Amino acid sequence: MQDNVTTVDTSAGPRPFGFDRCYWSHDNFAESDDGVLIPASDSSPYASQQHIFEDLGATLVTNVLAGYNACAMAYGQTSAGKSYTMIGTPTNPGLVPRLCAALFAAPVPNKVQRQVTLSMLEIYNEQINDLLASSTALHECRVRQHPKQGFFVEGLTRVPVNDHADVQARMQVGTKLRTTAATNMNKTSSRSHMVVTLHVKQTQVNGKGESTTKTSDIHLVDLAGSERTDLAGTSDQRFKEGLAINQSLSNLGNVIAALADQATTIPYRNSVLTKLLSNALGGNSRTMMIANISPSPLNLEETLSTLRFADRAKRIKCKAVVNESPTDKLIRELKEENQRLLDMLKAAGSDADSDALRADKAECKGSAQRRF
Ligand SMILES: Nc1ncnc2c1ncn2[C@@H]1O[C@H](COP(=O)(O)OP(=O)(O)OP(=O)(O)O)[C@@H](O)[C@H]1O
Repeated sequence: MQDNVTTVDTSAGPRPFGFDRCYWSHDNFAESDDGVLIPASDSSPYASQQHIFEDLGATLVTNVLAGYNACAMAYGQTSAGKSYTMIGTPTNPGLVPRLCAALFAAPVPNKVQRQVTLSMLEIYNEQINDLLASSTALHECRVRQHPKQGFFVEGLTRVPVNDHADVQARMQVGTKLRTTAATNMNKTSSRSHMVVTLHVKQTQVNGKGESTTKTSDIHLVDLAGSERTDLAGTSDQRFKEGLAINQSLSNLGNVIAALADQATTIPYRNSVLTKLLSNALGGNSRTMMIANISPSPLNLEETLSTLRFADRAKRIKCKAVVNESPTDKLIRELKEENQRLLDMLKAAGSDADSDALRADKAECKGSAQRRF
């Protein structure tokens, strides 16, 4: 990895891939007394969790507070570091906990009310499980389509959260449920996709009691391992599971390719994952994709496939807009226009005043001079 280029040695020679950012976290790190992984020296290229957050996560928080939808997703083969990047460990927390901490630490402007709710789901075998509906059992939900708002999960639990500790406690319950369910079914949690969503609603009230509202969703997605599952000789359950992961990830690839090529039809409908991420991928969202790769030559094929996937994804251009209700937007624009006109009038008035003053003064001076 050199600056923003990742080069892979293949049998056909070095193959470079250029991205917005590239981070090295394989070696050259040291462990501080409290267990935090940090660069081993000033010249070390090691990207710590703090570094990744400052570079990538902080912008997401700014976007969300400005009223934009945002999404961060991690893609790559099992053990390449997706969960470490997104969730991390208690001593080295990843993007999600740092982002939550920054969101709640952000000052709330005067006369603004900010409400945050959390939802958490997993997609396993094309089925959606609500991870917050109960602490003991998975609750199955379905995707529906709203004529204006697009795809949504019907009946998905949204819990109000007041601070970072609230989010952590809820997510711990959800993660435990996901892991227990996975163990009971003899799978690992990396065989399902997990989507954590923070819904942020900000209401501003002016002196006359009128309010305007901005809403934004931030989706944080930890995808199932992207390696091709060898389906030969597997049990029924494994076969179905592998097929579902392959299907949803390859459909994610198809959606990304279609968006990158600006195709007229985008195959969102072909899997639950792409339905849920349709807005984040091709619609109104500022989206970031992290491709996690392994430096081992044993993983060469998977690494190349992940980099090719990311290479297609980087060509997508989303058009994000601030989410305000149309009436609120109109009222705000009219008020801004009104203020602009008032300012113009005031400026013109004071110019006219000072012109008149100058003329008065000149006349006084003239008459004074005449008197002497
Ligand atoms: N940047 C890093 N620095 C130090 N350790 C890391 C880093 N990235 C990953 N690891 C470690 O590598 C191992 C595998 O990472 P992780 O579980 O995040 O992979 P994954 O891609 O999420 O796998 P899966 O798809 O199976 O969930 C973990 O033990 C993790 O702590």
